Amino acid sequence: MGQDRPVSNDPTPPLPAIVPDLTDVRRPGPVPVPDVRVVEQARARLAALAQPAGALGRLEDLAAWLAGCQGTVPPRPPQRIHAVVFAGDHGVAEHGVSAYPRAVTPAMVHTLVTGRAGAAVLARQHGVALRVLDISVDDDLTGLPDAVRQQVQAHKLTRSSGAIQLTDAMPVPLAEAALRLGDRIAAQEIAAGADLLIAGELGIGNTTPAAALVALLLGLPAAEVTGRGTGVDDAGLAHKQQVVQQALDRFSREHGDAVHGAGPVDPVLALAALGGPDLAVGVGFLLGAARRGVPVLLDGLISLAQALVVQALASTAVAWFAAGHRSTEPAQSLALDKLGLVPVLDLGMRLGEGTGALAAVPVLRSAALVLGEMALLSDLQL
Ligand SMILES: Cc1cc2ncn([C@H]3O[C@H](COP(=O)(O)O)[C@@H](O)[C@H]3O)c2cc1C
Ligand SMILES: O=C(O)c1cccnc1
Repeated sequence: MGQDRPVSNDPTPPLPAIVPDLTDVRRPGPVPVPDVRVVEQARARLAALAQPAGALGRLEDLAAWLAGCQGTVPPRPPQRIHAVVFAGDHGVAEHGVSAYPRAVTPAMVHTLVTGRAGAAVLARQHGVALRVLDISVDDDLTGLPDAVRQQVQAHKLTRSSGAIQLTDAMPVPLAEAALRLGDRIAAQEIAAGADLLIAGELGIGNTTPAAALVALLLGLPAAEVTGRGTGVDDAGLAHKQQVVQQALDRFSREHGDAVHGAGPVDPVLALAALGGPDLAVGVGFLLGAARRGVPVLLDGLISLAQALVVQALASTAVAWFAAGHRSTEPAQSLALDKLGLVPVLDLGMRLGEGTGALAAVPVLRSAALVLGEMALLSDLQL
């Protein structure tokens, strides 16, 4: 299908536009969308493949999306996928919102680094480069070998965020710095050759700020967004719901009446008040991928809450995102709907770390391959 693209006599291909680092996080500049003409070309080729019309189902949507992102038909199966797990602790974890203690956060950083966490296993299986970054973990991680610890802490911003039902998670300038940092980390991964990015997360308690962010941005009450996270029981769920509602009420009291659909919420303020530094770095990372035209597979609740914030910062950025899976968290499904994303997998997963996105990688690769390698109906000897 390449013959349909404009032909130039100039033998020197144009240099890719250099995207400057994010300066004003509230004005990330126009984020271009994937190439619509290429998507149409991909659709035309899909319609011509040796199959009953539409028989590849959602694989066709994925193939067309990837073609548009890469600007070429057929798309290349992504082979240089980079996943970055952003780890951080959350003050709210001290308030009975998780089924597990805070000590799990540093322990799981260790398990990720040693390649035995769920995300590490799946990343290895699919040849994905996985990095873990301590953005705001409380623990000093002194159990790690020095060289490894330096890498993991290379971008550490702070320690645990504030308990969001009582106080803002962090000051606005820290949220801004975190967004810029995430954008820069995405730029680094892309400069290192990444052709698809995944943002993972780790941090006991982080489903509470993520649910609060979804509630705030969608104008929904806590009762509709709050899920069991790591598996709190019924009493735990009722309590967690109260904590999320307290956080929303506090936001509305302290930051004006922007809650419940009264007006567009300032996404940076939302992150500062109800998110956390680790969540904000992930937002910057997703935005940084979109600003540079690199596709992203989204993961579970935290990832979808981050994508909602990205949408509030730059609505066109979402065009670079595909949803890896549907998690069991209600707020994740609500965010998927709001963003118009249909997840690749629906396996009842609720682990986080990036595992839902990683599990979807082979399906995405298959989508690219069938578009490139299948015969056309016109090739059949009828
Ligand atoms: C052993 C273990 C490994 C994990 N890996 C990811 N998470 C996931 O669960 C946590 C969020 O759920 P909540 O808000 O209920 O605490 C985060 O660490 C998230 O990454 C884990 C949780 C545990 C316990
Ligand atoms: O939806 C998720 O990704 C999720 C759910 C529970 C715990 N951690 C993450």
